Amino acid sequence: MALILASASPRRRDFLKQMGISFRVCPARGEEKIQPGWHPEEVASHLAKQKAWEVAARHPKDTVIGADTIVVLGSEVLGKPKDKEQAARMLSMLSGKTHQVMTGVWVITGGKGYGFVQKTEVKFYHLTGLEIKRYVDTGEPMDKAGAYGIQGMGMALVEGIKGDYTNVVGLPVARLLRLLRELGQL
Ligand SMILES: Cc1cn([C@H]2C[C@H](O)[C@@H](COP(=O)(O)OP(=O)(O)OP(=O)(O)O)O2)c(=O)[nH]c1=O
Repeated sequence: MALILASASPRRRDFLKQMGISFRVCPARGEEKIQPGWHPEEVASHLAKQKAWEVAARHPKDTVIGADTIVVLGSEVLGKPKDKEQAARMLSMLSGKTHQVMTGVWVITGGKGYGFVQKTEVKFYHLTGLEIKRYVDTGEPMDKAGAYGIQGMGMALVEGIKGDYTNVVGLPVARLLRLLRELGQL
């Protein structure tokens, strides 16, 4: 019986390592699917669930953790940008406003799934066009929901946050650990 992180995200891996947890990494391979009309919370939860079940099907005896992070502005869901233009567009949408970062977490153990969605509010400073261009040119936004990384140079865009910081980076560590403990997996 092992703990498996069903994610290719180096940030999620680093957080679990920092907590001294022994685990293996086995990223989900499939393309995640979203249904039109889903509420943002459902998007985060369903995507985490899809990743976790995909890996759990290959490792039925293990405990599998899946996660998915989205940025939500009003009712709009921002995932990872496809190119630099889309990254710049996302950042100009977020400029001067408060958005929510939602991470869905799904844990599968003994053939059953347990999950939650953690939300953190993030307020951005007003960004100039030049600031956005320079940031996009660093390449940092490309593999991140909402086109920024609060843990990297993106920290300079953020005026403040309300809630769990680790949730913004992609894994709400404290709540996940509590769930794993409740399930007797830690
Ligand atoms: C908002 C924000 C997101 N992110 C990252 C966290 C996630 O890795 C990524 C969102 O993409 P996800 O689809 O949640 O995860 P992933 O594609 O990196 O990994 P996998 O699907 O294999 O689990 O955005 C940051 O690193 N910093 C931030 O400030």
